[in-house]
Amino acid sequence: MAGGTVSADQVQSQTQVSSTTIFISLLLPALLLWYVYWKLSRRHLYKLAEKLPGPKGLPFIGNALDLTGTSHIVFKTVTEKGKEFNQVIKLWAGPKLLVFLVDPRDIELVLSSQVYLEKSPEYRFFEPWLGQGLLISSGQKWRAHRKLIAPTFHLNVLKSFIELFNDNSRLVCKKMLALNGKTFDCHDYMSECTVEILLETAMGVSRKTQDQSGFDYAMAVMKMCDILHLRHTKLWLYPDFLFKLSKYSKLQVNLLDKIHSLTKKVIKSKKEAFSKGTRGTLATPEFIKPEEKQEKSKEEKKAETTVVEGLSFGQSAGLKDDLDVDDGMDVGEKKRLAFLDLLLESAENGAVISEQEIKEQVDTIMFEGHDTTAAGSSFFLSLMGIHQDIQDKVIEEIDSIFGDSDRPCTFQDTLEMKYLERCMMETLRMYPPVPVIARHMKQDLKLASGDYTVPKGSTVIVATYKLHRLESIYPNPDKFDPDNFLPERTANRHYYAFVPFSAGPRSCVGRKYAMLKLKVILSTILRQFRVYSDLDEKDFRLQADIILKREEGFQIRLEPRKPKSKQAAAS
Ligand code: HEM
Repeated sequence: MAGGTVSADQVQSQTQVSSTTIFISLLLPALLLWYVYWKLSRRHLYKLAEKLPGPKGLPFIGNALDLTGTSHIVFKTVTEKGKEFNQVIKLWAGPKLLVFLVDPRDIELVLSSQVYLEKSPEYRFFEPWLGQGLLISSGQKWRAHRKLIAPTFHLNVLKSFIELFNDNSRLVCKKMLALNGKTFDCHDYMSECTVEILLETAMGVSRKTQDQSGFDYAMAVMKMCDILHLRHTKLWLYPDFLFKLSKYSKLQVNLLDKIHSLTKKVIKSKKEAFSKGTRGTLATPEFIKPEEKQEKSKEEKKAETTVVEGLSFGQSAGLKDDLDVDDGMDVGEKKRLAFLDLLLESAENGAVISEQEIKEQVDTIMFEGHDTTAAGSSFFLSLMGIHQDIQDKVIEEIDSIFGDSDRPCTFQDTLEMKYLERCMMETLRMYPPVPVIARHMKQDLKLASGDYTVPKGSTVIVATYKLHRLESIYPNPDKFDPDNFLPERTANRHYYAFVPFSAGPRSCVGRKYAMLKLKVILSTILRQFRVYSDLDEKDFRLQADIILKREEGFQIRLEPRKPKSKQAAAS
């Protein structure tokens, strides 16, 4: 077309320019309006947050820069910054308000409450993995499933697992013996062992029907935790659409494939056994070995009355929860089933739980049940290697229980392992495998420790690691001192000053399972070996990838040993 006439392309591009201009001129005010509304709707949050102590942050990103660097650096920065503050610390992770609590009186308000039961939004990153399993679900669903699952970890069920705990402990000792005194990372061994134990006990899948996927599973879980931790600490990985563009998204898909394939296999195998009529006889009290049914001994009765020692199972003195229901009940009164048996049986009876929900709960128990105990036992072995004098005392106690016999450990034996239990509690105090617990605040919370109110809409973080190292509660808090758990010392301590398993309605359902299993594994290892460590506690490079671990790995050395009586006989 010639002269002053306008081409169709020009008309089209002018139309496009003007529609883009209109769009932008509408979008900008809309965004501005939304921002003003958003700020106004958060006035209450800002007003209360203003009064909370915490390190200064930058505009918009707040304290997000403190969450950069490797896992170890993030852990170090946050714990160092925390030292400048006392009972409550505020951090801004971009627009998110995080309030760390360290005073047991405040922690009690959160953990014992029926109001603050909802997990913080950060737990949603677990969803592709654990779905709406017990760890992250809330409301009616959580309540119903908790009620169903908690009794499957009842003491009577646990007693029937002792033989399997023994078998697996002996197996891991055999593998460790083959290392011939070489330095190795005991976490790898503890992870594999705890996965195998879970499969055989809570899941009731016989070793004969398994393949060697336990180790691969544990390693995949470890890498998944790295990814989740990255999402918790790196703001740019928060939104799903940005995460999906990152290299971690593809890695996550591959890892979940491995993880879920094991849990699917477990359910399939258990269902096949069910259809052939093999049901959960394992956990019924009738099958508890005759020696466990004996009249309670004097020692056992004594252990039941001293709450912290013997039967405390990692709980503070005086704290009771749904896991303590009926503990005094005599064996044989009530039929109880192990975890997966009960879930499948409930589903068959058309009640409370769907197939998908069973899968989510299996994934949850497999994760919560192995990684925590693997970390706890690895810290314990490292500490034994470092504190030889304390190891001497543990060994003395074990030798006094077992003499030079190589018989398996019984439930009664575990009640007598009082010093070992104190060492385990002290390990969980100094190195709690779950170093923080987060809750979403649906209502304001007036704190007990001072004139502060945690606002609705914020995330409260129970800072277990810091709580357990408060000098006002534990004199010389950085010293490994099992006597911190002598009954006379715990008697006057606040119940919520020791919460490695959390406490209250959402406490750990596996607490008793974990303590019993750890006593059997650790005593079996220490009956056969002496532990050495070339590193000291000051060399620990802690990192909190969901579960507290050592960046450098848990390097120890084991040397075979004989009970003292056998040594004396030989000399
Ligand atoms: C030393 C070992 C363990 C430690 C230190 C530990 C610690 C914890 C903590 C602190 C919580 C609360 C987490 C939160 O609120 O975010 C928790 C919850 C949970 N734990 Fe454990 N745990 C251990 C072992 C186990 C075992 C062996 C199992 C199962 C076999 C288990 C199953 C669970 C489940 C299902 C929950 C969620 C409970 C709920 O929300 O109702 N844990 N654990």
